[in-house]
Amino acid sequence: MDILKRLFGFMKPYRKYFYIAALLMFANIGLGMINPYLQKLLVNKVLLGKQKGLLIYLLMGMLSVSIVTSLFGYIYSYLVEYTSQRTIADIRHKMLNHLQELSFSFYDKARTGELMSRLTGDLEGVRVFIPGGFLQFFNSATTFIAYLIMLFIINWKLTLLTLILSPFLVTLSMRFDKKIRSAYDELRKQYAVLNTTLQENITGIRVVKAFAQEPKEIEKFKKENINNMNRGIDIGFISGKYSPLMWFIGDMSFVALIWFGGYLVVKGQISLGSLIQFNGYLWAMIWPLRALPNILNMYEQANASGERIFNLLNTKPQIKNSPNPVVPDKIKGHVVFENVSLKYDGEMVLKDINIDAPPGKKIAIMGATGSGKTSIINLIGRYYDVTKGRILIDGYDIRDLDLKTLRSGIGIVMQETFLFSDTIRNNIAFGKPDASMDEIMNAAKAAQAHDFIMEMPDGYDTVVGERGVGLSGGQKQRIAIARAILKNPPILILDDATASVDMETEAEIQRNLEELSKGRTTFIIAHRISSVKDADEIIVLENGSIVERGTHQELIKLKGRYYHNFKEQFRAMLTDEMIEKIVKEVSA
Ligand SMILES: Nc1ncnc2c1ncn2[C@@H]1O[C@H](COP(=O)(O)OP(=O)(O)OP(=O)(O)O)[C@@H](O)[C@H]1O
Repeated sequence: MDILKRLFGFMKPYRKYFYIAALLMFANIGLGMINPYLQKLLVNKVLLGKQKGLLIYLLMGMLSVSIVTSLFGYIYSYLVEYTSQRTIADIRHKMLNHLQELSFSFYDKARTGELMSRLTGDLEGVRVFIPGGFLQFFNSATTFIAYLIMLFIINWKLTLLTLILSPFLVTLSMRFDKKIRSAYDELRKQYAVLNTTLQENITGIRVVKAFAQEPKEIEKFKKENINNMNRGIDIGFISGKYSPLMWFIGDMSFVALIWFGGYLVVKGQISLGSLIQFNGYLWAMIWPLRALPNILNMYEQANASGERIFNLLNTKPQIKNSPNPVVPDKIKGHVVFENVSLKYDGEMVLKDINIDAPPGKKIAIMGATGSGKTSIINLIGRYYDVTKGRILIDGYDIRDLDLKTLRSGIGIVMQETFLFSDTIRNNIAFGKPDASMDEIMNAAKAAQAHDFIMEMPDGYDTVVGERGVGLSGGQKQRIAIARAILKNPPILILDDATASVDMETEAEIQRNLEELSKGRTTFIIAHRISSVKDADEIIVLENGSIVERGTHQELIKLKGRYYHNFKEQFRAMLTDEMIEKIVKEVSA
């Protein structure tokens, strides 16, 4: 009930349409009583009483009732659909807004397919009930009660007899409800699994093909598809078992009606016209009982789907804006790490990190895979919050800074480049949608992307496929660099940003970045010595701790891990003597 209440909360702005629809619905219940009454008059007065003159009036009356009922029905359907579509659009909007707010840690664990099924299947489950199924329930209940009263008025004995089986109908409905509820829950769960399998298969199709694992993937999908099919069949089976039984009980009422009703007419206790009227009302009254399982289905679906939707909406973002955030006029970019530690799922991945990076300083971070490089830079934009210590920007603890201001001061090129299926121009201008074409081109030039973009069929208007398919890894990276540069941020972060570009292009980008990083705080994660050697400070990480730090010269002199790395990288080109000579020169 609580879930329904919350779902109806979303319908509030469209309440008036809902009320009009409800009014029309009740009006149609009332109108529905007229025609059986007119049929009674037709039989009693025209057919048996030979009052032929009445015929035309009765027919006109029936026709008018039918026209008005149809018109009301049309408006009712329109209003119900309008209300439900608007309500669902609002919920969908809220869900997407919420998804935008959720932190990286949520997406670390979330499964895309499952999230997609929240925004599609579950919303559909809610749509059919809000308010359509809900009104249908009241329609059925009111119709049942109103027509029952009418039946009692016509003949109470006939009513009792024809409805003698209805308690069975209700018991059956309740049993059906219990079974179908869990069956629907299973189906929804399985649908989410199927969605995830499908989504992972499509996203990972290149890996699948590269490893020739298509049969395994087909088998995996087949298994989930069959599971899904079986859950659907379960529902069909349950409905198939109960529905005919319910129909049978309904039909028995008519057998009773013909038998006892006929007897009463022959005995002269009721008129033939009244029997016809009774029959009309009984038909109208039985359908709500028969429709009950379907309405219960809709209710169960909406309830289960609503629960999952609210579970998502109730997930709290781990990173939240401070209640009274500091909004500085401008971020200058002085980044300070003070004894920072970070834990992911109970495991300490950064330990006691101290960094001082004033504007204009270039900090390079090196270290083996998994040593914590990305984790360090993820903390600067508060994608995760520190477990211990603090990070200051321009003297403010970043947890006190307005999140939007903080992030707008950071230009980041992530390890995995993501491009949207949009034009190259819009991909570059992603962080600054109002950028002029000149600005976009200058950023692309600085990122060494301009030339290859111009060679593409539509230049900057070329639409790149999903995730930038159609571009090489290096081209994608250069577009991502241009995107970060265009933002003109005081803090620039490059996470392995030049890993996929060749040495020559990298050197070119480096030269441009040299120019660009003037006055900016730059963090650069790289594996190549050539990318980091000019940094003001190189930090070498090992298992989450800083084990060496200094300039290129200082670290070469130290002859520690950095030196070792340097030797490894140049071994193919330089002899040991040449390396020793460089060390001597550096140390001199
Ligand atoms: N979202 C996460 N949840 C849990 N553990 C994580 C998460 N991200 C990283 N880790 C773990 O934290 C450690 C540091 O990871 P991080 O990505 O910072 O390393 P890295 O030095 O950037 O590695 P690489 O060079 O491979 O990118 C690793 O042990 C990794 O498994």
